[in-house]
This record gives sequence, C-alpha cells and structure tokens, in this order.
Amino acid sequence: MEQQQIDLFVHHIGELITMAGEAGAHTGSRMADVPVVKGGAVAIRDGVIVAAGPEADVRAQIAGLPVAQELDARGRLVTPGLVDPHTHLVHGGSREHELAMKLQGATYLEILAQGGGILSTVRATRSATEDELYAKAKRSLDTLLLQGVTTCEAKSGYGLTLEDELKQLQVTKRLNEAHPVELVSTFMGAHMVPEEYKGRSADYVKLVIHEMLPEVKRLGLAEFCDVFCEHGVFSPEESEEILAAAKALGFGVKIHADEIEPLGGAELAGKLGCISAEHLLAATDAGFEAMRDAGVIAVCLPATSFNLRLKQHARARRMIELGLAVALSTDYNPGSSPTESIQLVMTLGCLNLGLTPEEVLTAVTVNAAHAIGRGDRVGSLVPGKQADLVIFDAANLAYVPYHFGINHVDTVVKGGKIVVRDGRLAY
Ligand SMILES: N=CN[C@@H](CCC(=O)O)C(=O)O
Ligand SMILES: [Zn+2]
Repeated sequence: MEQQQIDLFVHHIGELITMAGEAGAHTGSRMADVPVVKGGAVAIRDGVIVAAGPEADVRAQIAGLPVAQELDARGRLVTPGLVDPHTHLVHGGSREHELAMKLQGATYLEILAQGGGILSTVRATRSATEDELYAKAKRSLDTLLLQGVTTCEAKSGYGLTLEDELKQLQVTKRLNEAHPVELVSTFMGAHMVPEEYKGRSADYVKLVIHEMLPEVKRLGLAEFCDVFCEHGVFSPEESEEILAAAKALGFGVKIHADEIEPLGGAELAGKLGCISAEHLLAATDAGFEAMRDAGVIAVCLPATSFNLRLKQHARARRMIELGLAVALSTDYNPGSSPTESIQLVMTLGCLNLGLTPEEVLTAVTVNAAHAIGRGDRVGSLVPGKQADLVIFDAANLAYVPYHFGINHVDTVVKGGKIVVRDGRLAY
C-alpha cells in the first residue's frame, strides 16, 4: 500500500523539542513550558508529520511500513522549523553609510527627518526592476533558510506608489512560488509618507485607503496590512483609519507600535484586534493589557534595538508576567536591522530581553507562527502539521543562543523535503 509508506524518517535525535501543547499561541508562563524528548524520532509522509516523540514509540507506530528515506540526526538537537514573523524582505539598495552617521550620534528619526533612512530605500526600490528586487530578496531568503527559517513574513512599504508597492508584492509572490521558505505577504504602503506627499499626509492616507488597499486586495497580493504608527510618520488616528479600512476589506491587521515614543499604538492594537503589534519598546502596561485582552501577539525585535544602539529594550519579561504571548523576529530590513540572523535574535532575546532559551524557542516557533496566522500549520512538530524541522549542530537548546554569532544549523527539512544539508543549500 503505497500511500502508507513513510517518506522520511528522522531518527537518533539527541534532544527533540516538538513544541506540542494546547492550541493557540503560548501565553505568559506557558512560554517556558518546553518539554524535551531525549532520544527522539519524527516520521513524515506527504510533507506532513505522522509521528514525533520517543524513538521507540515512533518506531512502534510505523512498524511494518516501508521507509523511503532515513535521516540520522546523530544525537543532535531537533526543533520545529523557525518562523520569522516580521521582515522587510524585498527592497533595493543598502544603507551602510548610516553606520558612520549613527556613530556620530545621529538617531534613527533624525536620519529619517533628513530624507535618509526609509526614504533612501524608497528611492533605491523605486529605481530597481522587479527582477533586481527578486534576485536580492532571494539571496536574503536563502540566508534565512540557512539560519533555520522555514516560514517568513514579508512586508512591502518601500514603494509608496501603487505601482512600486505592487512591484514589491509581486516579488514576494514569485519567491513564495519558487523558494522553499513559505512567505506570508503583508502590505505596508503606510510605512512612510513619501517625499512627493511631504506636508500632505492626509492625501497620502487617502491614496493608501482608496487606491492601494482595494487594488492589493483585488490582486490577492497580501494577507495582512501593517502601519508604522510613530511620531513624524503616521499618527494613531491615521493608523486607525488605515487599519480599519484594511479590516473592512478583509485584511488581517498588524501595527508597528510604540517603537520610539509611547503614542498608544499598543492600545490601538488591542482596540482593532490586530493579530500582532511590533517593536513596543515604549509601550505602557495599559497597552500590554489591552493587547492581552484582545489576544494580540507581541512581536519583539531585539536586533533592531541592538543595531539602533538603544539603551532601552522591549519589556518582554513584563509582557510575559502580564500574560501576553511574545514572538521574536529579525525585522530584517536595510536600515534598523540589516540582519537575517534569527539565531543572533535568539541570543539577544536572552541577553537583552531576559528570556530563557525555552521562552526564546517558543517565541521563534509556535508564537511566531500564530503572529502571522500560520499557527494551525507550522511552528510545532505534531501529527498533521507540515513537516518543517531543523537539525542543529548542538547537543541541547541553550547551546544555540549561548554560542552566539555563528550559524548552528546543519539540516533543514521543509514540507518533508531536505532543503539544507551539512549547512549548505540543498533544494
Ligand atoms: N520602524 C519602521 N520600519 C522598519 C525599519 C525600516 C527601515 O529603517 O528601512 C522597522 O520595523 O524597523
Ligand atoms: Zn518593521
């Protein structure tokens, strides 16, 4: 009976972390509840997990079935494929010249106010062809995959005209069709008011609401809509107007909230029922409570505060104490966080946010999956879910954030297929 065969059997796993547990994101103290199976195995058929757990149990479950391919984990650590829930993957150019400005003391908002920052990436993105953007984003996606990321969110927001936003979103669509990393697309036309609308933000908000959102919807190019709610960018009132319009069209909504100034973005996320709110360095306890009560996931971006040389970090311990679900992400973008290293983010999650390795793993698997609406399919190794897993060249979980600044990934399986082997692309 051919349909009964096991396509891939991963065995001899030293420590298997399945992230199995109750349905939904793991909130509060549940984030630390991360059981480890010593001596585990995973059986996969048709790209889906058939069984995962102690090797003897899995072998008993699949006894008598032919196994097409075996993968020996050689006593190492296996986790679910990592999920990066917040990236600005598709963009033109780079901004290394901002490093010197930062070293001379210029802040993120000062660079932006001088027409640099996001606006300089907008110029580079507008002048790039779709194929150029594709080639650059593909290299980054390969790097993310080599880091163990199997599912990733990608925002637009460097086009800021209908045509250029669609160009970015088309690249995401094409990459999603061609690359093993599964992409979740977010429209972020409200990332910045473009130069040609300077002083006329109300007109730009109208363009986003009346032209961009309906067209993105009509073309089916994004599942979520995000807004940068920040002093000098979009006000809470403008953010609410845009996100309410997006919701009415059927988009899920997200918000870059209280990154630099406490404008009430977290409270707005709760009010609108956003799936996630991002950054949150300046968010208040009242904001956290509003998020918790509405089930909004807090996406913390510790590589961003590291790269912006901020003294302040997102209060992730307080979020957990108040019962929120925290996710972590690279925030990969050419300005505030030019890195695809989710493993560096794991280290910073421990060292700068005070999370334990167990909480960090929850934050980059199951909670990250829920932050982008994929919690039912990815983020944990349980029967029926997609077979996305990582073999780390490490004996235990803590070793990964502890030995920082290098890549520990040996093998990545996406949808039951080996796509990274011996730390190299194999798809
Ligand atoms: N904060 C706003 N947007 C991005 C940064 C984009 C950029 O600097 O190009 C972020 O999430 O960090
Ligand atoms: Zn962002």
